Amino acid sequence: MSAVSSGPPGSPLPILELRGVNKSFGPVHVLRDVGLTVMPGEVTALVGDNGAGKSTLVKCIGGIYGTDSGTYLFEGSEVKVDSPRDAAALGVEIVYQDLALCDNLDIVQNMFLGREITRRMVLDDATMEQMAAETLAGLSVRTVASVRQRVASLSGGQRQTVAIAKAVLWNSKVVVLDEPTAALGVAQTAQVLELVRRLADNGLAVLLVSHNMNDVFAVADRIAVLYLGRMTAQVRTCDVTHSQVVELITTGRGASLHDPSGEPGGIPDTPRADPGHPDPKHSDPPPSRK
Ligand SMILES: Nc1ncnc2c1ncn2[C@@H]1O[C@H](COP(=O)(O)OP(=O)(O)OP(=O)(O)O)[C@@H](O)[C@H]1O
Repeated sequence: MSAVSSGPPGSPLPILELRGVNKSFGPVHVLRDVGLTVMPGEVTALVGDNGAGKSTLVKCIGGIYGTDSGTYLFEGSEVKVDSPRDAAALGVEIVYQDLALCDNLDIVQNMFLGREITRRMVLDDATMEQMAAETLAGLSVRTVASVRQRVASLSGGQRQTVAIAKAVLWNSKVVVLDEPTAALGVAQTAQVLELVRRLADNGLAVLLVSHNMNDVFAVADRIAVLYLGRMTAQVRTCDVTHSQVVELITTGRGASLHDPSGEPGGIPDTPRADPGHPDPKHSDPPPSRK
């Protein structure tokens, strides 16, 4: 690992940063020079139309796909993430849309699946139960009656909550949520969004993949827009309107936005936290959300 990035004095350092990432599947060039900055204590929404490359980018972050080129920085140092194990070791956890919870197991068993705690070669159920309960309590989750409840008996929102709690159980620093409200009704969506916000308020970095602009504007501090495999904008939520983001998603251009680069109709990626090129956004006071 080599330290290559640091922000201006006093400014928060991005916890995760990608620079110039390319990824192809055979002749299909899916990600093109993608840059992404994820800050601790913030929700960054990753948006883009179908096929824009969001899932591919998430899988590169999670080590499921290797990148063809580009740099992956974690806490300011360049790292190699070649497997999900590498990502987990850094504290990067991904909660996929299909959740991968086992219906026939209870909440504790699901939260520790594959990472069970043992004591003298025997499962340490009491410790796991306590840790599961403490994690849920730490996230102020009160919707689950008992951690010994089978996951099959949980609602969609409760399942999502368990999957998120499972992700944060392991001292994770970055949690990537892939469409966490896609299958939920109004009340459960509100509960999950509250939990997403709480994660960030507890200091975690959250990358929220979403098609739902209401969700994005409800919880995100920043919005990163992918268009046909390119990161066309990374903006603060308080600096854009709903329709400007829709315009960026559908055309890749933000003609109605102020463009500091002077280029017509586009917004440059968020500048890197580089001593030579301090990011003015990073020295701003904490963003106020809408
Ligand atoms: N394993 C693969 N092999 C070949 N092409 C792929 C593969 N995975 C993704 N692609 C292509 O990469 C592009 C981006 O796909 P990706 O699933 O990352 O987009 P997305 O933004 O997540 O879309 P959606 O919102 O519909 O899930 C698509 O054109 C897709 O067909």
